[in-house]
Amino acid sequence: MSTTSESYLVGLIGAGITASLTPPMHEAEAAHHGLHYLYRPVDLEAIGRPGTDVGELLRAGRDLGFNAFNITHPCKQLVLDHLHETTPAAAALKAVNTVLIRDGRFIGHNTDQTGFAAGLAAELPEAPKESVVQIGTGGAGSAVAAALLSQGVQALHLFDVDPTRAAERAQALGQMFPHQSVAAAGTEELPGLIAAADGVVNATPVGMHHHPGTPIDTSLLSARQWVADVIYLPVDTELITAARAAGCRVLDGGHMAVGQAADAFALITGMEPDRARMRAYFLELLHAQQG
Ligand SMILES: NC(=O)c1ccc[n+]([C@@H]2O[C@H](COP(=O)([O-])OP(=O)(O)OC[C@H]3O[C@@H](n4cnc5c(N)ncnc54)[C@H](O)[C@@H]3O)[C@@H](O)[C@H]2O)c1
Ligand SMILES: O=C(O)[C@]1(O)C[C@@H](O)[C@@H](O)[C@H](O)C1
Repeated sequence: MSTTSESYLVGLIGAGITASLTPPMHEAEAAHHGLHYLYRPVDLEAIGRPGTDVGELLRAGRDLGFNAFNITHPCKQLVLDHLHETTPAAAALKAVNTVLIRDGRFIGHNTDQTGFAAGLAAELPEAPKESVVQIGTGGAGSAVAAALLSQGVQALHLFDVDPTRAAERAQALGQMFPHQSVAAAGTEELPGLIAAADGVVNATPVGMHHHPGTPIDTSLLSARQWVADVIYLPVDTELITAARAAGCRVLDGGHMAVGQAADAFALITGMEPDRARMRAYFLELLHAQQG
């Protein structure tokens, strides 16, 4: 038997997440720290609940002794109405993926943003950041854009097939980071911006196993640039492979996946995880999942 101060009970609330690699990543890291730690997916599809039930599920989890939840699609915005406290960064992004339960109160964080930022800082520490082009400004893209600006990108150009979304994101991020430049890019100017950029980031689903291809013309890339992707199914997307072939430094999407998990683990336990060990285990899990 253990009490809430001696063990950890954590969940992931979202739709279609039964096969998520985040629960095993947390549990394996916790085992290395000698912690009693259980992490369960709470799959809305499997239990037939809508995303709007996220508050009810959080309160039930609190009453049953959970220490924390990760929150994912479609609840990252819906959960905001149920929190007692939200970090300024998550509040500005209007998206929460980690809820700590402390003294019965719900405290919201966004480790998608900090996780991508941590990966960028660790893997591409010297990467120039005067000008970056990011493709895709949806859920992941919002967190990634904020991470890029928090890491010192001076001019961020956002492109999306939905130009209204890119323009709204650019305006919101411009308010969050008033000393840097954030602008939506049009289709015609995109090739020139990509060729001139220090870094190019993909935050669209283009490149996933079921959505092959690249979101940009990769012949525009040159060896002086760095390229990041958020996709990790597969880890080596066509974009990452082409960028490597062009001599670019790369940051694959596995770094964001591990970064968000590592930052959530640190918040939940107060212990610093071994990020290299988590990444190695994540890659092992991915390979096993893909047969
Ligand atoms: N590594 C991680 O931890 C992590 C976390 C979350 C999501 N993801 C990945 O990020 C990707 C995006 O997920 P999301 O939740 O942001 O999706 P989303 O649907 O919220 O956003 C995707 C955005 O990309 C835009 N888009 C699609 N195709 C485009 C194209 N060819 N050119 C320009 N814009 C295009 C869409 O209009 C949309 O705005 C997915 O592949 C997902 O698996 C990775
Ligand atoms: O790995 C997943 O399934 C996640 O749902 C991915 C991403 O949405 C994170 O923010 C969640 O914490 C975990």
